[in-house]
Amino acid sequence: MIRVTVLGLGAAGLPVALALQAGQVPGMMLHSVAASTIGRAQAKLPDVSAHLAQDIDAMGDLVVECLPPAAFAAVVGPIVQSGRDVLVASVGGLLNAPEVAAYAGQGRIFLPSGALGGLDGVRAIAASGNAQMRLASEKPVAGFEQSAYLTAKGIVLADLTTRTCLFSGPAREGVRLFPKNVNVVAALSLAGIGADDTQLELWADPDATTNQHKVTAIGPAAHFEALTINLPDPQNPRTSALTGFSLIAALRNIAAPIRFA
Ligand SMILES: NC(=O)C1=CN([C@@H]2O[C@H](COP(=O)(O)OP(=O)(O)OC[C@H]3O[C@@H](n4cnc5c(N)ncnc54)[C@H](O)[C@@H]3O)[C@@H](O)[C@H]2O)C=CC1
Ligand SMILES: O=C([O-])CC(=O)C(=O)O
Repeated sequence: MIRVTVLGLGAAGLPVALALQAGQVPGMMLHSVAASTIGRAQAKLPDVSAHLAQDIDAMGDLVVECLPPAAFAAVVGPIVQSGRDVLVASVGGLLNAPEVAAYAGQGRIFLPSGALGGLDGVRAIAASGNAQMRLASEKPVAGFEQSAYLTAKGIVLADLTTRTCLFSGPAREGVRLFPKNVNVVAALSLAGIGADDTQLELWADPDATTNQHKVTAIGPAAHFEALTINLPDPQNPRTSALTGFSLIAALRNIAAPIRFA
């Protein structure tokens, strides 16, 4: 049995821990969890060993990272360095903190598709060479936070009455400016043609009720568009409910003798 630790018990992490606890991932078991405090972890999952996200010795063989993006680099780097494998929800962290990626090889870093469909085709089109890729993402206004960048652009989220483009440009810049919103474009970039060549458009819509992500991938062998229409997580509208399920699917794939690659 692979012993799994889940870090962060919010919209993405809690369903993963519950699925592991319920035996829904063959070959894996829930070893331990970490929330912002031990007490909060125990309140959510009373029967599971709880520790802090810094306590590497208490962790199992494989760690599922579901932390706020700001916690990513300090926590994940040392875990990978310890030789443990990590399945990462905060995929943008790999772009914003490249030193973490440099540890890969000591432990492995697994990336989920998260709130996005179509990465299988993206990888194939990227392999065919000469590809162009872009993502258009749209969320309800409540899915974003006011930031210095938006204020400097004259955008006040609380005042928006029409669908508004918050950002248009290279994925790398979008991930830096919106770390809580576009892990999906980080995943698209890493699966495809890289964060400097992948383009991002980010929209806020006061009338939207879903998080929508449209991938457009164009290559010499194929063109495709993949539209994912996600329901937001009821507790955390920034995050699509699909994210946790994608992590569960990724764990099943990692544990399986026959796996997608
Ligand atoms: N790959 C993808 O497609 C997606 C990735 N994400 C990313 O996944 C990550 C997790 O997202 P959510 O679950 O929605 O966030 P969340 O905010 O719902 O949950 C994070 C949890 O971590 C806890 N936490 C904070 N500091 C901690 C610490 N030091 N140690 C342990 N726990 C701590 C918080 O109390 C909270 O419960 C975020 O980085 C988010 O941006 C979100 C949506 C899609
Ligand atoms: O959950 C979503 O729809 C996308 C998201 O927040 C992210 O990629 O960070």
